[in-house]
Amino acid sequence: MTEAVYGRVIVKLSGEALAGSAGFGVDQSIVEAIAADIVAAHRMGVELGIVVGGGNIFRGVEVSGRGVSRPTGDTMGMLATVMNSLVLEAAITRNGAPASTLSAVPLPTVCDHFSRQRALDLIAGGRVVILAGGTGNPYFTTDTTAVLRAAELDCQAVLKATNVDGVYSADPKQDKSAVRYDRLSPREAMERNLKVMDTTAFALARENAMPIIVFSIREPGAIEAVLRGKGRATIVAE
Ligand SMILES: Nc1ncnc2c1ncn2[C@@H]1O[C@H](COP(=O)(O)OP(=O)(O)OP(=O)(O)O)[C@@H](O)[C@H]1O
Ligand SMILES: O=c1ccn([C@@H]2O[C@H](COP(=O)(O)O)[C@@H](O)[C@H]2O)c(=O)[nH]1
Repeated sequence: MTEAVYGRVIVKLSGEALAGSAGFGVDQSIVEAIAADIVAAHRMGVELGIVVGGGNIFRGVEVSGRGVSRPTGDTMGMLATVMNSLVLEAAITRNGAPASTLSAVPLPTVCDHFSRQRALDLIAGGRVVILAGGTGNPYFTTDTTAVLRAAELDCQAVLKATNVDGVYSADPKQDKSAVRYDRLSPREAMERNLKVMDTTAFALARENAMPIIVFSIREPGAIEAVLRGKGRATIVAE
């Protein structure tokens, strides 16, 4: 059996991907499939932190046009990531791996507050740690959160599990002639203004030499395949 390429990673899950064809909320069959994939990765002995987006519920920039300020809209977005995290925690536990949620937004009656040491202790205890509430600050995204947590928790890569099978020369959902990259640097991604992740996330990855692997979560077993160095993906690294 092939060994895992990485010993400790952050898996960044797209919130939008959890919604399935409904486009909003959570499709439970998709959550179960993703949880099974995460548990399979955990059984390989890989240490896992999970960051999930909130795009299936709220994105701050979208709701802020509808009568709330941008910081309030972003708070709604961060709370959306907490809801997705709790759904995932339950599904991962049900599928057989111990999981705990830490939130960067203090919610003491819901889950523990994020601290680096608490997260490291939980990982050392063999738990999958779900890092909810983004960075805890408005004007950021969960892609940036994923790279930030990967750097501070001594991870070797960010696995960006999304609804496209890699990074393209343009958004493949908008431009059918877009060309897919097997590999590119974060500098190239920024210079070409590729919107698969935000510039802050790419800049942080570049400064910290943190590889980002972009792949589709729609394929069953996709996380395990990437961890074995297989599967269809784009590697963003210098
Ligand atoms: N150059 C590009 N290459 C690949 N995908 C691109 C590109 N430009 C834009 N995209 C789009 O980026 C999106 C990434 O989506 P994803 O859902 O992972 O975003 P997110 O903001 O991290 O998560 P959430 O859905 O929770 O908001 C894809 O849906 C894809 O259509
Ligand atoms: O650090 C953060 C992370 C996220 N937000 C807000 O949450 C939503 C959902 O996150 P996505 O990465 O877009 O899925 C985001 O649009 C922001 O509004 C935040 O404010 N700070």
